[in-house]
Amino acid sequence: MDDLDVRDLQVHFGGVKAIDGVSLTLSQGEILGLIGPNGAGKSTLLNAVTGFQRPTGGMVSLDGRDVTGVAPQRLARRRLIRTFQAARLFPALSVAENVELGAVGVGGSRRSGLRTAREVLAWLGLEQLADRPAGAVPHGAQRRVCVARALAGRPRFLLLDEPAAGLDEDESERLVADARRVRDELGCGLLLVEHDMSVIMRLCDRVHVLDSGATIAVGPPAEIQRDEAVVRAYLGTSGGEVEHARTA
Ligand SMILES: Nc1ncnc2c1ncn2[C@@H]1O[C@H](COP(=O)(O)OP(=O)(O)OP(=O)(O)O)[C@@H](O)[C@H]1O
Repeated sequence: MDDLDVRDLQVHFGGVKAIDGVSLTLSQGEILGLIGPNGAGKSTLLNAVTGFQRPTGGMVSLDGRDVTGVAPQRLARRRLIRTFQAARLFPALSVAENVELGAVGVGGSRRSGLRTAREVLAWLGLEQLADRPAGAVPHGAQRRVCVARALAGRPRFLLLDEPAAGLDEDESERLVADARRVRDELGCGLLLVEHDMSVIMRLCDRVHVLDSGATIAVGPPAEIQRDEAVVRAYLGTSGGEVEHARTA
């Protein structure tokens, strides 16, 4: 019962069927990758699941309860929390204050929020950044602060939108290690929208592949890399990331 369940989800924009009948389940303690070529519908799916986009049809349920169309903040209080593609930090606030907002956003007091922020920053090994203005820390660290802010909300399900975008190799490696700890030590279910195939292949227990708003494959990373429909979908568009990951 402790899962996030998406059933026959549809999101249509006029005639554009951005999501057209997608079903998936994310369990606690699992890392699920969501991949697909540009325009496949990944962001739309993430937005629909987290209350940022009202679905045209289908259902999203959390622990067996229907939460379709429920507002993002209410979902966050039920411990379904997301991050965004671009780091959306308040640059003039300190790193700790930014992270504190993640705790206050799910109903914590400022006092307990600050305590939680410091705990989470220490857990991630970022305590030395706590008092610096968020805008003054490097891009890679800002991305980790976004994860820290999400963790301050004590998620049970954490949805990460392109967490490796703009990270160098060492930073991606750290992201992979952080995400594993979030799963293993916090028991969180993680859904990862990501273009970096090497991150997907190293990290995910299962991979869900979208193309043109529909599911074309679901399975463990090694199977997905060999899946003909997946390879075709990638080769047909932006040119073979899956093929590349297979040979890398
Ligand atoms: N607000 C909107 N209005 C109209 N069409 C939209 C809207 N948002 C997305 N779309 C369309 O829905 C389809 C899916 O877009 P989406 O951004 O979800 O894909 P994606 O897989 O996240 O792509 P990318 O990897 O490039 O971020 C695309 O055809 C896109 O043009």
